[in-house]
Amino acid sequence: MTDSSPTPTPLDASPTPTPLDASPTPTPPVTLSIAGSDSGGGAGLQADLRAFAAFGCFGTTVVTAVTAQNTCGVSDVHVIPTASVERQLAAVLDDLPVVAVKTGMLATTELVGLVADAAADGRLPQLVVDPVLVSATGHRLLEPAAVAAYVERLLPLASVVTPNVPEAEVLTGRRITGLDDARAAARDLAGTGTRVVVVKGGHLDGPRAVDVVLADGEEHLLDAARIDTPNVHGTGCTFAAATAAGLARGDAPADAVAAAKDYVTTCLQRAAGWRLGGGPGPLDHLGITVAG
Ligand SMILES: Nc1ncnc2c1ncn2[C@@H]1O[C@H](COP(=O)(O)OP(=O)(O)O)[C@@H](O)[C@H]1O
Ligand SMILES: Cc1ncc(COP(=O)(O)OP(=O)(O)O)c(N)n1
Repeated sequence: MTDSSPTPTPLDASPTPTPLDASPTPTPPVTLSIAGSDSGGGAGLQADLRAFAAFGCFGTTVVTAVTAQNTCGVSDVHVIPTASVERQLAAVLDDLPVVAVKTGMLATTELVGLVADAAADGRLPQLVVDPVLVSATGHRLLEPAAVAAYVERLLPLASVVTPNVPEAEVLTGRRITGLDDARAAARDLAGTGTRVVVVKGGHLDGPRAVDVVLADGEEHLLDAARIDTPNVHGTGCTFAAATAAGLARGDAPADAVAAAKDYVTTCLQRAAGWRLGGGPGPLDHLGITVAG
């Protein structure tokens, strides 16, 4: 008599998990994000900390604003009092050896001025400025009067500035519909004194996502296939934080922005099939380690 019952499936056929590695590691470089909190976790400080970690950096934070936000929109913004932001900054900088800084949502003219003062005093090394003006869902994240403070006070002190197309339009007063306009805007912004300008092309049309980089007068492009995905919430924060992390671990600026582009492209690809929230979902930053 033969046994016709099916071979029983083992309950868990996955490979034996790797044991956690507890061997000591070298002290990591310290990065700082001066930015807003996104309660939905996709952008702002939450994205920045994950990007810092992927590059092996120890992330610290100065919270400028608390947003009530999810993938569908922003329903409230609470700007942190300037004195508290100032004390957070002092608490971090007085104790920890910060080697690169990223700014995101700064919300008000007063906070842009506070950050510019700290930069002018030489307290914010390798400063990457992501001039966050409006969320992808259309909510203003910077008061209109603060745009002039960015141009006049903060951009001249930045190592890298990373506007998207709508931000570059506001900062330069130029209409940007294609790469030539983006190139011209990058030249305008370099005129403020920023060493490296990246005009990101996520908002332009076409099968490629192309960013224009102007680094110490030399222009080049960061070019990747455009990923067909609704999940693009936090791409700008991720790109700028990854750039700061690259600088922190010793990359030259041109290498830092190239590594940031590869990283954000990978995060977008991995999350392309995610279904998180009813609006543009977040990227997949999870479990990625970017080799140095
Ligand atoms: N659908 C996409 N596919 C591939 N890359 C993208 C896509 N959308 C944005 N990017 C890239 O993500 C980075 C952030 O760009 P962008 O979306 O323009 O910034 P922001 O989030 O500030 O609006 C850039 O490198 C851009 O080229
Ligand atoms: C708190 C907070 N900071 C920044 C943003 C904007 O994020 P960003 O990655 O520039 O772009 P979108 O995801 O809005 O396209 C935010 N939404 N919240």
